[in-house]
Amino acid sequence: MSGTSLDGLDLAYCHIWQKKEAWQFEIKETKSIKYSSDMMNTLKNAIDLSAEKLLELHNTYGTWLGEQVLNFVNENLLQVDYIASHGHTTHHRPEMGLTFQVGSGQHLANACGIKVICDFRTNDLALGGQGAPLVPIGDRIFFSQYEFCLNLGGISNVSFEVKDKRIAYDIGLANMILNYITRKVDLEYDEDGNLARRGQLNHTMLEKLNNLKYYLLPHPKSIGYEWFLEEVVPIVEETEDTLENLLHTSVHHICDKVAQQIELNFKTKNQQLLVTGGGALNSFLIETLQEKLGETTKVVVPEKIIIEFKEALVFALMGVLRIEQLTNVLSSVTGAKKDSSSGVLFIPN
Ligand SMILES: Nc1ncnc2c1ncn2[C@@H]1O[C@H](COP(=O)(O)OP(=O)(O)OP(=O)(O)O)[C@@H](O)[C@H]1O
Ligand SMILES: CC(=O)N[C@H]1[C@@H]2OC[C@@H](O2)[C@@H](O)[C@@H]1O[C@H](C)C(=O)O
Repeated sequence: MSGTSLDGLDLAYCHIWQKKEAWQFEIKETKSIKYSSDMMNTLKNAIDLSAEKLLELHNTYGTWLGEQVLNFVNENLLQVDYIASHGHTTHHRPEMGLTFQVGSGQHLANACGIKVICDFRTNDLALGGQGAPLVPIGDRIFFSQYEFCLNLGGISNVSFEVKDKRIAYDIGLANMILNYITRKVDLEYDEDGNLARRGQLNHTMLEKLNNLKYYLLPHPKSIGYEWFLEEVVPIVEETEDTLENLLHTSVHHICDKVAQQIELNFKTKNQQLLVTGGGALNSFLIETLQEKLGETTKVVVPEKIIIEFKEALVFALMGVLRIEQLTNVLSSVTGAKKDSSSGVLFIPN
C-alpha cells in the first residue's frame, strides 16, 4: 500500500482465513519503507508526466515494488500465496471516469516471482462508481464493532452502516495539508502536532477551507491530489501567517469536517469512532477531534500496527476475496451499478 501522504510503502504479511463463515486475520510481519525525496517527488509530480513517461514509471515502480516484496520475503523467510498491491494513485478523476495507480502488476510479479492481484479500482469506475474508498469492505468484515471507522491519511475518509448498507466517502483534508505546510520548511510532518498546538486560529483561512465546494456534495464522493492542488493549495498560498497558525487552523478544519459528518450520522450514545492512519498519531489532532465530538462519541486510537497497517491488511483481504470470487467492492459506498469482485491477477514469468 502506498497512500496519498507519500510517506512510503507499507508491506504487511497477513494470514486471512474463515472460521464459521466469519473472516479472521492476523498481521504476522510488517515493514514500512520510507520514500527517498527523489521517489517522493517523482510520484507527486507524476500528474504532469507525458503518457510515455507515466507508462515508464508504471513499469519501473512495479519492478521496484517487486524488489521490495522480495527483500521482505527473504528477510522474514515468508511463505506467500499472493501479493495484493494497491500501487500508488497518480490520477483520480472519478467525474471523468478515470483513476490510475502506478505499479505494473506484471512487473511486480516478475520481480518477486509471486502471483499478484492489483488494479482494484478500475472495474468500479467502469461500473460507474467512484473507485474509492475501497477499505470500507474491510471495516465491515473486520472492524464492525465500531459504529464509525475514520482513516486519517493524506485524505480523511469515514465508513459506517446505515440500515445494513455500508456508507463511506472521503470527508476531505487530513495530513495532505499539514505535510504541505511543514514541507515548506523541509519538515516531513508535524510530529505529534506540536507545532500546530502552539498556533492560533486564523479565522479567514478557516472559513475559506470550511467553505470548499466539495463539502457540500452528497456521497458517493471521493477526491484525489488534483482537488488538493486546484482547490486547497491556493488558499494556503494566499494566507500570510506563521507556520504554527497555518497548522493549527488546518487541524481545526480537519476536525470540524470530521465532527460534522459524525454528528450528521449519529448512531447511539457512547458510540465509538475507530481512528487509523498516521493522523491517529497526531495527539493535538486527536485531542481537538475528541473536544469537538463531545462525550457522545469516544475516539478510539488502536494499537500502532492497526493504525499504520489497516489499509495494507484490507488490501490483502480484498485480494483473498478476489481469488474466492467474492464481493470486495461495495456499490453502496462507490455508487457503482453493482457490487463487484475487483482486481486483476498477474502470474509471474
Ligand atoms: N507521530 C506523528 N505525529 C503527527 N503526524 C504523524 C505522525 N506519524 C505519522 N503522521 C502523519 O501521517 C502521515 C502518514 O499517514 P498514512 O500513512 O496513514 O497516510 P497514507 O496511507 O499515505 O494516506 P491515505 O490513506 O490518504 O492514502 C504522515 O505523512 C504524517 O503526516
Ligand atoms: C483514489 C485513491 O487512491 N484514493 C485513496 C485516497 O487516500 C485516502 C482516500 O483517498 C481513499 O479514498 C483512497 O484510499 C483508501 C486506501 C481507500 O480506497 O479506502
